[in-house]
Amino acid sequence: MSAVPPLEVRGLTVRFAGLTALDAVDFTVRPGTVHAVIGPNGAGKSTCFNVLSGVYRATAGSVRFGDQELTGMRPHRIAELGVARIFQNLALPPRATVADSLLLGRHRLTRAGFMAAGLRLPSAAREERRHRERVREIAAFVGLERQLDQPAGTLAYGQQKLAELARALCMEPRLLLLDEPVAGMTADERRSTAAVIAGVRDSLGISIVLVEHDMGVVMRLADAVTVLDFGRRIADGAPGDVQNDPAVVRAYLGEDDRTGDGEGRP
Ligand SMILES: Nc1ncnc2c1ncn2[C@@H]1O[C@H](COP(=O)(O)OP(=O)(O)OP(=O)(O)O)[C@@H](O)[C@H]1O
Repeated sequence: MSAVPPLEVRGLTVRFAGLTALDAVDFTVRPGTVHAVIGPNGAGKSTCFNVLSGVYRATAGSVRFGDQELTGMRPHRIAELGVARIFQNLALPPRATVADSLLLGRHRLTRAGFMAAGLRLPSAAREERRHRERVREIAAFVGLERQLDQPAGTLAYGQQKLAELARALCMEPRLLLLDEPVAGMTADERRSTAAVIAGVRDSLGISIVLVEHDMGVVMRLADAVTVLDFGRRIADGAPGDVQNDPAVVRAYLGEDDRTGDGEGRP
């Protein structure tokens, strides 16, 4: 697939029955960078994520990936353009082996298709071998080569999340959408997952949109950060600048009143 184009979000607005979840939001994800979208609870992060992957319709505005307009496209069309998404909750079939789940991730790229494979045509066998090799490479890249033959459900939580990342990489995406990839992980798992995500950017050149509450991970990993609050963009820039922006500090301090736990404070 062709080079990674920028993702350009312009004037993105989403309204739900009187509530404006996103209000004319702009940002650009530069090719091969990690772009974090952060903000206090209810800021509109998940809504933004769901529009980018085609789950929600935008009320107004545009999302362009190169020369393609994504708003209005169905999720599978967006996936076909090389936009892979990882869900917040575990989504791998627990009884299938990691290898089989990753192979399914390559379905979009399979020419022979399952019919030819079912008929045991030699071309299909060759193609399957090629895909299995690539699956092994990707598993090694995320550090799961030794777990390939295990049922996904038997892996530790952090490894299951890595297997999902690997499955998304099996689509050979150009843009990866990660929804809270380190939520629920131990400190060790967070560190190693962040390292794998950095590796995806650095070695594969894939652009990454990261919605994440863990500010340590955001600050270490992101090349650029867009901060939302009540659906509006209140800051956008390099992590260090955004962290010290008075509007951002105010928004996160206000979160103490909203949730009482101050989760996600930078
Ligand atoms: N499907 C929906 N229908 C109605 N309102 C919604 C829907 N999805 C989100 N909202 C509302 O839109 C606003 C933004 O929510 P969103 O989930 O995008 O925020 P968030 O930043 O992801 O929050 P959190 O960090 O708590 O996950 C909230 O007020 C939420 O209640």
